[in-house]
Amino acid sequence: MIKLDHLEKTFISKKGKVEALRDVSLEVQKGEIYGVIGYSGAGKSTLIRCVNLLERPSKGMVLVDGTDLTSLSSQKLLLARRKIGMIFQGFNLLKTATVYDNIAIPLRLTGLPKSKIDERVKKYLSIVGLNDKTDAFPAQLSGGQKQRVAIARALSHEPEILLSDEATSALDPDTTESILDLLLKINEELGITILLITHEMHVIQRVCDRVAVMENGKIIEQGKTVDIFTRPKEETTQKFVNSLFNHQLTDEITRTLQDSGKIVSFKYIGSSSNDPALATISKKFDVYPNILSGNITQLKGIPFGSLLVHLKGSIEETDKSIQYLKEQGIIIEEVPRR
Ligand SMILES: Nc1ncnc2c1ncn2[C@@H]1O[C@H](COP(=O)(O)OP(=O)(O)OP(=O)(O)O)[C@@H](O)[C@H]1O
Repeated sequence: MIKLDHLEKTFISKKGKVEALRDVSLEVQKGEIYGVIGYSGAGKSTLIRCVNLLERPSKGMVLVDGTDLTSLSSQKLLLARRKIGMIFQGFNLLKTATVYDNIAIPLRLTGLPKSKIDERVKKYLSIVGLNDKTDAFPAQLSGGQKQRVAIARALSHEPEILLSDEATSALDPDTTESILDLLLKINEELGITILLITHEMHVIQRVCDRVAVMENGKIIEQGKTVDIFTRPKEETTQKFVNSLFNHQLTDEITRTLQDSGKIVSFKYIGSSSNDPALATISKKFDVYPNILSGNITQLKGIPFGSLLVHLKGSIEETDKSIQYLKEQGIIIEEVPRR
């Protein structure tokens, strides 16, 4: 549905050249929620703004439904953009217009008849749960309600794709949850494909089917959310995944424990548990597993857990037990010595 093909974007400013996108390729399938995560400055905003050509790439193609948007005339681009809605961190509402008009004004510009506009405004305000706020002004709304109006405005053009530029970053945790639930509903019930950017792993974990991790203008890792979460390869991805779990061991405790064995982290998905595995290795090898901490969260509704375990024993025995667990298909990672 969306294909970014070898995108490059270089900004030339007074301070010099910035390569915001370096050979970025990704594909978003119809009907999925695709997330791009990265730290500040990684290039996420530039990437998402290239999808509707708010930013023109310096090189590469932006294909939406097989059409390269970079090759379209401005008239055709205008039409192609109608398929693509967008929401922003700062909501971008007209302060002097009511909720109704915030949605109706852009529709009037498309030449839609008044009765149709009225129908659409009411329909999409109802979908976002705000039909009692039609006459309110943005200043009278909470952040979450403002984002709902922005979502209704984007949906009122009946797009096939919704781009979300850090849509929950300015919201408190509870409101973030409710907006993420709304994105899931829009995706499931209206079949809208969603591409979102975020710096919060929690957002990816809650709603995304697939994810790309960005660093320094490049995609360093991409795949199904479940694969990236359970077997992150790159250091930055590992940091993002670990940010979901609050395994806090001081360096001193870590060193003390590592003097008498190894510390490993287990990841598990679904209803499986690692308890039998720990019992097995304590029988099979001369090691004594001791659970230091455990955390469980959800990956798009599926339980996803992590356990931090001290394997007390000699280097040889702990190595053998780790190898054995890997052979059993258990996702296990050794915490490096500190
Ligand atoms: N218009 C611009 N002119 C010059 N440099 C820019 C411009 N827009 C972005 N950049 C630079 O491109 C790089 C990527 O910026 P971008 O905003 O895409 O990153 P980001 O991952 O979205 O970060 P953030 O979350 O902080 O917005 C940064 O180094 C930024 O300073």
